Amino acid sequence: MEEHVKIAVKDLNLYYKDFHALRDINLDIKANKITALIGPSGCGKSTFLRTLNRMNDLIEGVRIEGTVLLDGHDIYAPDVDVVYLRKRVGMVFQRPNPFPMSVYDNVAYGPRVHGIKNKRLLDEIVERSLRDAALWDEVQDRLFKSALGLSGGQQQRLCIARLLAVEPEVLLMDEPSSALDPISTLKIEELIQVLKKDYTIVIVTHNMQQAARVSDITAYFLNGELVEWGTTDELFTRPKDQRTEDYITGRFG
Ligand SMILES: Nc1ncnc2c1ncn2[C@@H]1O[C@H](COP(=O)(O)OP(=O)(O)OP(=O)(O)O)[C@@H](O)[C@H]1O
Repeated sequence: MEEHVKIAVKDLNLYYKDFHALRDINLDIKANKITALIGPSGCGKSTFLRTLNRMNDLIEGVRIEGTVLLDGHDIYAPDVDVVYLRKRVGMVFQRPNPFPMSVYDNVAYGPRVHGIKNKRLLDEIVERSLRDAALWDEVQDRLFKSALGLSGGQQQRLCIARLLAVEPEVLLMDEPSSALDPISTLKIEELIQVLKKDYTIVIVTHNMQQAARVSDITAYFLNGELVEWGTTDELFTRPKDQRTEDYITGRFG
């Protein structure tokens, strides 16, 4: 069966003022797969991730050339509704950033912004999202307490629940477990595996073992270039480019 390309990136270049941060990137992000972006610090992984839902628009002096097609439609076209785009392509950050409000209100926030007021429906969405983020059992008796009282790992799963509540199609994760302990990291990794049934996931990780454990496809970035991408298995066992080999064998980076 032909795999559906959810996001097709073609000849993408990005400049921070005069600094050329991404160079001629071409990458297909496949539906219902986990794509890991790896590479040494400063190579452009986060910058690239942010091009996929136009988060770089918020940074002054950024210029982008090339195309990013979501289901075949250019997300940089002038008529694109960026708020709707970011609902379809949601993002989780390095440090969990729950809002200073209750667990319930964190998850209900997005649906409310999108106009849902019915209490029963909101209850349903909150429960479903928390279940899907593997957090319900731990928070069901503290839904109306502050989210800031949760552990770091719980907060990160809450941030994932908050995303799921607006029914995104693509989840962008920028080192989602780098601030977490090993057990919380494992929970996030297990969760990501489950979520790929319903979502397309792109994850930035510093940690090569994590990329090897969780992803189907890995892309290796270096100095703003996409050196190589392919199935995770192939990239880690039979890299095509010497630079990839140097990195994964620890000779560099
Ligand atoms: N807002 C910005 N203005 C100017 N330069 C930036 C900005 N953000 C990132 N850069 C530069 O772009 C390059 C890529 O940065 P980016 O954060 O995307 O890399 P990264 O691979 O995600 O790094 P890390 O793993 O350390 O987070 C770096 O040289 C960085 O200094």
